[in-house]
Amino acid sequence: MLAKHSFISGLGRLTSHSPSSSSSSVLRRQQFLVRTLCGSQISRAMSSTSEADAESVLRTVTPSLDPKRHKGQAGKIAVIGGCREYTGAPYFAAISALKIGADLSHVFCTKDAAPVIKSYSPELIVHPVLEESYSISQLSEEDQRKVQDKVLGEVDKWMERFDCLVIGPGLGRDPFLLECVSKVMILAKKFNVPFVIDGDGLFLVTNSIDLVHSYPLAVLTPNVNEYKRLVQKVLNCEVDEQNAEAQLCSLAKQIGGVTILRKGKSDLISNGETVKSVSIYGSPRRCGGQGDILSGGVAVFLSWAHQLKSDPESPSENPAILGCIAASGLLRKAASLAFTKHKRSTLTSDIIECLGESLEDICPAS
Ligand SMILES: NC(=O)C1=CN([C@@H]2O[C@H](COP(=O)(O)OP(=O)(O)OC[C@H]3O[C@@H](n4cnc5c(N)ncnc54)[C@H](OP(=O)(O)O)[C@@H]3O)[C@@H](O)[C@H]2O)[C@@H](O)CC1
Ligand SMILES: Nc1ncnc2c1ncn2[C@@H]1O[C@H](COP(=O)(O)OP(=O)(O)OP(=O)(O)O)[C@@H](O)[C@H]1O
Ligand SMILES: [Mg+2]
Repeated sequence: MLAKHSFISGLGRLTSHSPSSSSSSVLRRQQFLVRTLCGSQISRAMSSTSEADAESVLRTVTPSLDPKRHKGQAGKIAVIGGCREYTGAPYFAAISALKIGADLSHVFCTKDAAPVIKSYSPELIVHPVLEESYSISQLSEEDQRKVQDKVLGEVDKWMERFDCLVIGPGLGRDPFLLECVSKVMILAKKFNVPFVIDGDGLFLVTNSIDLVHSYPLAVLTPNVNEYKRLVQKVLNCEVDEQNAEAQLCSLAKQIGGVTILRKGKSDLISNGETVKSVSIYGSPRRCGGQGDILSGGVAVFLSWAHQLKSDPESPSENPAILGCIAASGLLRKAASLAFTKHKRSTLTSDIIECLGESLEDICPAS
């Protein structure tokens, strides 16, 4: 409390002694810090922000290929996403999870999207269960509720088996579908299943923050637009690039300690306690779909990091933070490798093809 008091009164002195001509943006920043952060958070955020050693984290969390392990033990992931417009995003997330090393990857999508996603890959287990408004608009309210219950029932019977969900890639913004997905999130919380919220899942959550508030197993992976919307909604202010780490820390804290991976030139990760950055590798190509690879990767590495917790020599760092660091480091390395091969024509599929080689380079399979 003393530290908080002296920090804030220090800021007060600083602002009152500032010449009136001093930059108003500096003043606004200082006021923002005083308003939105408690002192201990500020000092922790400032002192603990550091570049993570992503390669070392990757080596720590990636399990060895033990012949005694059976199918499923290296991870069962489910992606909730895929609608009429978007079939690429859920595919990218789900196939990336497999390419990184998960054993099983499911996709829960709409009926229209399912045959398309299945045709991309026989490796994925695709459930055509989600419904959009256009397919139920003729039904009575009661029948619409029955449809919703059926959708939930379909997901419910699988839920306990999943190590992590990825909610949102290519989900779309149909209101009926999003209502069903919000119930899926409530179900996941009931079973303590971790989830990664990305894409349109962030659209849903930003408008109903209670869905994730104080759920320690939630990871949000916003891009630049998604982050802006979250900051505006939750902190009631604009994104402050000058105090990016402190603001991210404050945002995570405000949402009850969820983990946030803010994507960008450097990826920034915080759970409201600590802030880490990942800046290694990367590519100048900004083709769509790289965030989807990342969300699938976070799900896998987070699951592996959770498994490590039973090991007495496991790292003390939070599994969600470790998962984010590992996924970010690997995606950025794969993107860099794909770029050396394909230059301007680098596509997300090329990056996915480089995931295995990139991971192998950091932690060889044998
Ligand atoms: N190959 C694929 O299948 C890929 C599919 N992808 C999937 O696309 C979805 C959207 O993700 P994204 O990254 O385009 O979202 P983002 O940067 O917030 O938006 C950019 C601008 O577009 C607008 N906007 C978006 N959706 C809108 C909507 N339904 N209706 C109206 N406006 C909408 C948005 O407007 P705003 O929300 O700011 O009002 C902003 O101005 C998501 O499911 C993602 O997973 C990607 O993963 C890439 C590969
Ligand atoms: N300006 C940048 N410079 C270098 N790397 C970046 C930059 N912006 C994003 N990245 C990398 O690309 C990854 C995906 O971020 P991006 O902002 O493209 O996500 P997204 O918009 O959600 O992608 P998607 O098209 O899949 O929805 C990030 O994790 C980061 O590592
Ligand atoms: Mg995205």
